[in-house]
Amino acid sequence: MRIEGKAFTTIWLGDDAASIHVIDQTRLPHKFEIVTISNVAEAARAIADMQVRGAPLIGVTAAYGVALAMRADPSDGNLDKACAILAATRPTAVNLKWAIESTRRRLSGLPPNERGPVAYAHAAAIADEDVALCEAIGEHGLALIEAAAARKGGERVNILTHCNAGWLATVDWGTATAPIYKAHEKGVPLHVWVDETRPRNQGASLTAWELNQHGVPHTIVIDNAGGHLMQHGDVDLVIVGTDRTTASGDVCNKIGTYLKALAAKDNGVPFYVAAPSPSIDFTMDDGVAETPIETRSPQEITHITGRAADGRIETVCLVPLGSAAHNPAFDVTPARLVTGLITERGVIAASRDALARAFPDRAAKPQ
Ligand SMILES: CSC[C@H]1O[C@H](OP(=O)(O)O)[C@H](O)[C@@H]1O
Repeated sequence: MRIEGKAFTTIWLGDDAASIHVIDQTRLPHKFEIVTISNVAEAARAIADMQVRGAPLIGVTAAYGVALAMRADPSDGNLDKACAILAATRPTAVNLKWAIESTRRRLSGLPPNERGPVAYAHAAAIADEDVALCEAIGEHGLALIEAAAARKGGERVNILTHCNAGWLATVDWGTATAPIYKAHEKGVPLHVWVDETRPRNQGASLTAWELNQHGVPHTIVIDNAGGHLMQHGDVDLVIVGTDRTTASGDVCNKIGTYLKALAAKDNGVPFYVAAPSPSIDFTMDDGVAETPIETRSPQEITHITGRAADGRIETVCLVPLGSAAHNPAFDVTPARLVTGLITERGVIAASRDALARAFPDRAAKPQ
């Protein structure tokens, strides 16, 4: 995507063709800072601290993290160690596990001295595939937005999204935002309700920043406003991302997504999930019972970081000292609440049969 006219993806190789550069998403929207990652420990820290975040992007970052490790020491022991370090960073997005295991399978049969260059090429291939998958999701989702516009006779389409499933969460385009960017570029009149997405405010800080960069009309709302907006006909469709969609169509996404899906169902608002196939876990069935839900630090709830009037970035405490806080980072929306999955192979029902038909190659041999 473009930032002030300059083309950007969220991850790229350093001039030394070894280190990697990423955008530090913990500094947005107030500072645009680039971080250089030079070893697997730094890659793991960037994922754990959410300098890079979003299911597809943490997968790509982990793949490059393995490449950095192989450049330093391509032994079997270091390959196992690097994969373990990266896999331990965040448990929920299946893209992370998929990218690490895909990279391990690609490297383990090679002589150690060949692993470095192959690891970088494999990480780049995962990154390139992500761009293509997200753009395809954009095309398939565009048709949904155009159909909504046709129903509204040219009035603007109001789309609600939760968290950031934008180009910042992927290598480019985003998943939930790809249809929005495609429709905006095509001149389809639209407006986006941006859930702030407490506690880390990925919506208010990241999605709003992205949409501002691209001139997409949008309004930030508190997470609890979505049901009210839907009750009053102010939402034409919901498009969110996913961190792990199960073989039966259950969708794990940022905490609060489930509540949006319930409100959408109650108000007859179409609820779509942008789901690139690396985020589909064909080894899992019951998302509510089986998905590992990351619990993050209570400090993400009790404290907030922002820009003071004098421009300083500061963190302040929001709650009484001594109060406990519980911070589950994701929830699971049962398939019955999902209108459709926008995949790179088309818009399909959130069901086992539809997923198996769309991805026979994956459903046949769950990895
Ligand atoms: C394109 S998938 C993005 C997905 O990942 C986000 O989680 P986090 O910000 O914690 O990495 C959120 O669930 C998004 O929908």
